[in-house]
Amino acid sequence: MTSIDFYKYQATGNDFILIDNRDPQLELTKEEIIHLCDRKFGIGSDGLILIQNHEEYDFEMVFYNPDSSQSLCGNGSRCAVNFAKFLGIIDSTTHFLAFDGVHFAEILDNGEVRLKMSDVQNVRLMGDGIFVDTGSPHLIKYVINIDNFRVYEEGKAIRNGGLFKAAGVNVNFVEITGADQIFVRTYERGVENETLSCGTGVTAAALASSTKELNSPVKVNTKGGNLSVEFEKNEDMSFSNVYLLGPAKEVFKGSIELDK
Ligand SMILES: N[C@@H](CCC[C@H](N)C(=O)O)C(=O)O
Repeated sequence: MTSIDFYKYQATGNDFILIDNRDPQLELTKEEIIHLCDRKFGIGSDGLILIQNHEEYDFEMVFYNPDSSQSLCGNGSRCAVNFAKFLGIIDSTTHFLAFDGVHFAEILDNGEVRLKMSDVQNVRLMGDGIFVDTGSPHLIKYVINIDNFRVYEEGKAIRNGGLFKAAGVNVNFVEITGADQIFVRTYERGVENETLSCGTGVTAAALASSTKELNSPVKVNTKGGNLSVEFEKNEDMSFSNVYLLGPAKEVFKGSIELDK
């Protein structure tokens, strides 16, 4: 048996298991990742994050969805930054490696994390939706009366539909609620359910909304709390200096036994 120490964090209700995997370095199997993220038989979370040493950057963040697939996680990255500060790896700014490349982030005086996202090449019309890749693939659909929208049913059907069947997609339902303000609800691939917030999804929704005359910074409300997205829109419809800003907090810590 191996005992694993972990920390549980949440960022606007998107919750993650964080493990300091610098020394000794654990190798987790696919089955172990699925077990740890299981809300009935394990710890339970929307994902698992390993913080590892890296030769060139402050640390490497290795993210897994609850089904053990990998991608970029915006909310998880913000948790990882606060966890790296807690571990004494960084002070208030950092460059770290994640699934889609190197990210800069800063921790503000109020503890919120401002994460620089990768530049986004374009937003693409796809049927009655807009496709945006913010390190993870996202489809944006505009709806009205979002509170009563059937996110699980509609999101699941699109995620498993013809176009996206192979690689999957995260499906974000968006309502414009004010000047430069949106409400976003996301069906996440890899979780295969609606989560309370999705950082790369919120970012994709804000960029897509610039085609509907919303300007930076876009205020984003989710079921799990509030975020803000800053960006520069270029003439060719690419985006640079994209930042995701919001809270990321430790919830509890513990240890769990694995048969290894
Ligand atoms: N919750 C995340 C997104 C995690 C990755 C996503 N489920 C995928 O596989 O594309 C976020 O905050 O960005």
